[in-house]
Amino acid sequence: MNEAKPLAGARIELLDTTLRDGTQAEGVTLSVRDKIAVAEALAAFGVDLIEGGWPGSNPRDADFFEAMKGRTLPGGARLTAFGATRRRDLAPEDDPSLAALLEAETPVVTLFGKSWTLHAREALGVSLEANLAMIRESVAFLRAAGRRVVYDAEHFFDGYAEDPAYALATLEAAAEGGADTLVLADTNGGRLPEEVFAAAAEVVRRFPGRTVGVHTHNDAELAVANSLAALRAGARHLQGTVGGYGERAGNANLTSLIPTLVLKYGAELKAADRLEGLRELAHFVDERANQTPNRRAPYVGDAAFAHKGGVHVSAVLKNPRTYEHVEPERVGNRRRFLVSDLSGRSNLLAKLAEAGLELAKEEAGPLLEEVKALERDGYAFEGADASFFLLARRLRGAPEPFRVDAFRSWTGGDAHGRWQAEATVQLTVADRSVHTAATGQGPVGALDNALRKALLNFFPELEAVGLADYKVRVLEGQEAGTASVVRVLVEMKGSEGRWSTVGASANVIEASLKALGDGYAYALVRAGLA
Ligand SMILES: CC(=O)SCCNC(=O)CCNC(=O)[C@H](O)C(C)(C)COP(=O)(O)OP(=O)(O)OC[C@H]1O[C@@H](n2cnc3c(N)ncnc32)[C@H](O)[C@@H]1OP(=O)(O)O
Ligand SMILES: CC(=O)C(=O)O
Repeated sequence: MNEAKPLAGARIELLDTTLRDGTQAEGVTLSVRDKIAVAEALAAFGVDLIEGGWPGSNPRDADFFEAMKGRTLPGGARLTAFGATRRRDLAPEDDPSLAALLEAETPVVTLFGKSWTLHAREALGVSLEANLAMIRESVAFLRAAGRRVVYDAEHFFDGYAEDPAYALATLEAAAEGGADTLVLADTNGGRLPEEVFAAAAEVVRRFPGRTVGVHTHNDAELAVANSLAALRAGARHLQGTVGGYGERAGNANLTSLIPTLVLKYGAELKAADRLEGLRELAHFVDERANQTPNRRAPYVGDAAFAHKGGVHVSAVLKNPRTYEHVEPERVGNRRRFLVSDLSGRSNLLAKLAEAGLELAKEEAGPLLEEVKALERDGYAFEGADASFFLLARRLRGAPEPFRVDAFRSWTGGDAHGRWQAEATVQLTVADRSVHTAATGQGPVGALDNALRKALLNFFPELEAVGLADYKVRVLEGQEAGTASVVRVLVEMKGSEGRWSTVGASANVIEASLKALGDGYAYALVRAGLA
C-alpha cells in the first residue's frame, strides 16, 4: 500500500509557528499562559519544533521564553526562538535582537534573512554583498553560541524568480555561517506549485548536506499545495500553523497538511501516531486564540464529514467510502447527517436513528414532504435537530407535552428612553390550564420568562433548562421589508447538554415562541416527562 504513496518513508521535521506567525494574524493574540498551553498541546501532539515567538520584538514573547526555561516539553519537542539577521549597521555581538535570541536559551533558533534583491536594496537599504554578510555573520554568531540554526529564507521563491543566482547565494551564506536547515519561504504567498517544485528541487540538488525546508503563505490559496510541491521536490522540513493562522491570508495549514502527509503521502511524521487528536488540537488552539472554529475546515471542521444531499446520505449509509475520502475517526472527527430540503428519506432515517427513533423507509415519505414544505416557509432544520426530532414525533401521533393556547407580548417606552417589555402566556398540560405574566429586557425575553413560568407549574425539572443562544435572520427581506419572514434559531442548555430548535413566521414574536416552545418540549421529551 505504502509503495504507491509519493513520500512513503520520508521523515519530515515539523516546525509549528502558530505562536509566532500565527499571532501575526489579524485578531489573534495569545497571552503567555495561552502560549504555554498551546506549546504543551503541540508537543504532546508530536510537533518536532515549536517556534514560540520573537523575543526581540515584545516583552510578552520574552516573558514566554523566560517562563519556558527549565521546562521539558512532552514528546521530545524543542522550542525555537525567532528573529532577524543583525541590523545593517551593527556587529552581531552588539545587536539587541540577536542578544534576545540567545537570552531565550532555546536549543534552536529560527533566523530570517533576505533572499530577494528588491528586499535587500529597498527594505534593508543595503548592497547585495552587505546582505550576504549580514546573513553569514548572524548565523555564525548563533552557531558559535551553540545554537542549531534553522535559516528562513524570506521571499526565497520571489527572489529566485527574479535573480536565481543571488537567491542561491543567500542560502550559500547561511550554509557557510553554519545553518543546517535552509527553509525556502513563499512570503507573499503568490507563487505556483510548479515554480515551488522547480526551485526547491534545484536547492535540494545544490545543498546535499543540508535539510531543505518550506514555509508558505496562503494569499493565492496555494499554501498547502506549495508545501506539498516542495516536499515532493525533496524538502524534509515543514513549517506551518494550526488552522492556517498567520500574516494576511495566513500560513500553510498544518491541520490539513499533517493528515494529508500521513494518510495520503505515506510520510513519516512524529505526529502520525496522534492523528486521532487532530480535531481536538485544532479546537484547543481556536479556543485559546479566541477564534470561532472554521466549520468548513478540511478534516477537522464540523462540516468536514457532514452529509447533506440525499444522494450522498443514501450512499454513505451503504458504504461511507462512497462520499468520504478518509474515515472521520482517523482525525478525531465524526460523520454527521443533515436534514434539509435537499434531503431524501435516507437523511431522515439516519438522523432519527442517531436520536434513537427507528422509522421504516416507507414511513419517512410524509415526514420528508413536511420538512420540504416547512423549509419553503422559512424553517431550516439542519441547525435545529431538536425541532426535527419533535416534528417526526408529532407526525407519528405522539402527544404534545403542552399546548400554548394564547400569548401576548408588548413593549412600552417613554420619552426618557425607559423601556419595558411584558408578556402573557396561556398554556395547557393534559386538562389543566395556567395563565402567566412576566417582564423582560425585551419582548422575546419577556415571552420566554412567561413561558418558563407557566411550564414550571407542571414541570419543576425545567428549572435547570435555559436559553443559551438566540439568533434571528430575516429571509428575503429586500422585497417584503418589515413584513419579511424571519427565522429564529434557539439554542437551549440543560444538565444533559445543548440542543437547537427553529421557528419561522412573518412575526418575530411568533417565530420565537415556536422555537422556544420546541426547546422546552424537547427537554421534557428527552427527560421522559412527556
Ligand atoms: C516574514 C516575516 O513574517 S518576518 C516576521 C515579521 N514579524 C514582525 O514584524 C513582528 C515583530 N516585529 C516587531 O516587533 C518590530 O517590527 C521590531 C521590534 C522587530 C522592529 O521594530 P523597529 O526597530 O521599530 O523597526 P520597524 O518595524 O519599523 O522596521 C523593521 C526594521 O527591521 C529591518 N529588517 C527587516 N528584516 C530584517 C532582517 N532580516 N535583518 C535585519 N533587519 C531587518 C528593516 O530594515 C527595518 O529597519 P529600518 O527601519 O532601519 O529600515
Ligand atoms: C519567515 C516568514 O515568516 C516568511 O518568510 O513568511
